[in-house]
Amino acid sequence: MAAQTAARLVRALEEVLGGPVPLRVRAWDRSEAGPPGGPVLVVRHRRALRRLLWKPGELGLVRAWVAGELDIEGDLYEALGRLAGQVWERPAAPAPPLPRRLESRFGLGRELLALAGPLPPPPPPREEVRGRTGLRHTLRRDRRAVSHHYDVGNDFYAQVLGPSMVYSCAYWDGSAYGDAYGDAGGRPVMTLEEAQEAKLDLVCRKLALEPGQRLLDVGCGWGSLVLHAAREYGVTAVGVTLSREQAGLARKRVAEAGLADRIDIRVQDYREVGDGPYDAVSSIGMAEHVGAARYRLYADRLYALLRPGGRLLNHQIARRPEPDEEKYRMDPFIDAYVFPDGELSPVGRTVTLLERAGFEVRDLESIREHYALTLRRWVANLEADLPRAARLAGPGRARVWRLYMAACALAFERNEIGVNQILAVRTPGSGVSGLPLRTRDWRG
Ligand SMILES: C[S@@+](CC[C@H](N)C(=O)[O-])C[C@H]1O[C@@H](n2cnc3c(N)ncnc32)[C@H](O)[C@@H]1O
Repeated sequence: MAAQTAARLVRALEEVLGGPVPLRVRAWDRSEAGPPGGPVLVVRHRRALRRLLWKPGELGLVRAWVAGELDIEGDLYEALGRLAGQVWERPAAPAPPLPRRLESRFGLGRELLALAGPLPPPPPPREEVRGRTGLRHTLRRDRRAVSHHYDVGNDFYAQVLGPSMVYSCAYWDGSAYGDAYGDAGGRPVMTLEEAQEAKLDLVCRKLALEPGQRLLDVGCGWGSLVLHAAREYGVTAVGVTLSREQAGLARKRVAEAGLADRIDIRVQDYREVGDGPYDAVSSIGMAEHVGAARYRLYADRLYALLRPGGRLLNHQIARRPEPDEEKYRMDPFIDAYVFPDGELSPVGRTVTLLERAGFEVRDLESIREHYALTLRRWVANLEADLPRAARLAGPGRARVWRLYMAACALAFERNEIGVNQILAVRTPGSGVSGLPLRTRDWRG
């Protein structure tokens, strides 16, 4: 009888997912079926099946994962890699509103319904962002969307990001690449903190910061870049974030560093900054929140905030171009649970809009592999003490963050998404950009 549950479960999942289940499956009664070896998909509760019936495909799986009804035992990356071929890369299954209609119209879910038993349909877990209709990227709505992601507890982020408190792609040394998780054959392996410091310094070098200059960091997070720039390059800096929790900790770090007279941290939207001109503007991991429809406005604002000859360093995740060029929204899981209203554009579009705003785009560095390495470190930090992360941010959120960061690591590794640093200048009418003839000034 027990063996039958898992075998029926595999059949049922195949019915709804529309293909073979690429993992071994363990049912709630501990029976197992499916391909042996490798990671195991653990179905802890039959309620997971109801979730799949209501939302076939990715979102249904994720809802069950968030609720703790689904789990992976073994290598999460391998499991996600195998599932990607089966679930994520297939067009979404049709999702009529009621399971009964699903069954009669498409003949799907019969086995799943029988296995799920007479349970009421489960509500989506609390962590999902719901009820978001209306105009995207208004000041108010962006504030709420940012708060959903960033105001979840500084201690939680400290566990994930480590002491550097930088929440964007780090910059790894070649010796760490491919060997980043173990002993690199006797060579020193960079720590996450070193790689983050290398990134902060790279940004400062690209901006050619000098003592006494004014730097604006839009989306300053917990203040790590403005701290580095003020300490190492002697600038005066303004950092703006929409997250109150970030601003609170950033101000504390600034005070502890004795830099309160040179760094101003504000809870302010980039659209509300009105005290230009600045010598340099950095935007690191922030433009993903701007929205495709507002990107032109974003580029115009940053241009207007710079003095002639001032530089912008825009560090941003990009998606690959698609036939439907208007498809900017992130995948449904990320949109519903992680970055509400986050949007990704192809890098070519970003460059075009920066140019339209008047910028001269001078350098573009793709650092895709660096983000995969960074994300794997964050996942490892989270996994090092999952119970603590669950206590700090709530179990659902800890599970969401683990899944999203692991899935993004794979997406960067597979070249499904990229990340680029774009250096642009507000070149004056004279044409004197102030850039060096060669890029070795910052390449090192
Ligand atoms: C992924 S974090 C990156 C933080 C930081 N630059 C770093 O690298 O650690 C994105 C940041 O953008 C900020 N942000 C998002 N939308 C914003 C907006 N409209 N105006 C100002 N800041 C915004 C968030 O508050 C957050 O600080």
